[in-house]
Amino acid sequence: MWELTKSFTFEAAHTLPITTLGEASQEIHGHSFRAEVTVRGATTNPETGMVVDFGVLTQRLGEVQAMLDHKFLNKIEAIGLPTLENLSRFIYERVRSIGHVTKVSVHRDSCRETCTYFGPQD
Ligand SMILES: Nc1nc2c(c(=O)[nH]1)N=C([C@H](O)[C@H](O)COP(=O)(O)OP(=O)(O)OP(=O)(O)O)CN2
Ligand SMILES: [Zn+2]
Repeated sequence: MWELTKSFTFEAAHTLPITTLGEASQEIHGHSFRAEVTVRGATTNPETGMVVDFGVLTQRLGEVQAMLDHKFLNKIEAIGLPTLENLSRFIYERVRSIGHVTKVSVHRDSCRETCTYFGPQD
């Protein structure tokens, strides 16, 4: 069994109307985010020796990064309210076809906050 992980970063703005942190979160402001996508495999392709080519991850994660980088997250309807929970699910749904994606983590390092999505409950 193997797990491969690839990450990307993005800078984005948001506003969160409902938080206990007060007015600062309600104003439009920006964060640096770091997302990690993990893919699991029990076998490798005998021709390539790979579970999944990191080139495939690079391509798909680049597409998702372009959707998020330098964007106002509240304007992206598919995210919903731009919490770490909704961001990690948004990314998961856009990378899941790569293979057996076991988790997507989104880190907001300046706040020392991380949220990990493991996919929908069965
Ligand atoms: N369950 C969750 N709770 C909260 C989330 C979340 O995504 N999921 N998010 C927030 C805030 O957005 C988050 O804590 C950041 O706070 P914010 O005021 O935006 O940023 P800071 O000023 O603290 O951070 P700097 O990057 O240092 O400016 C709250 N709860
Ligand atoms: Zn914020």
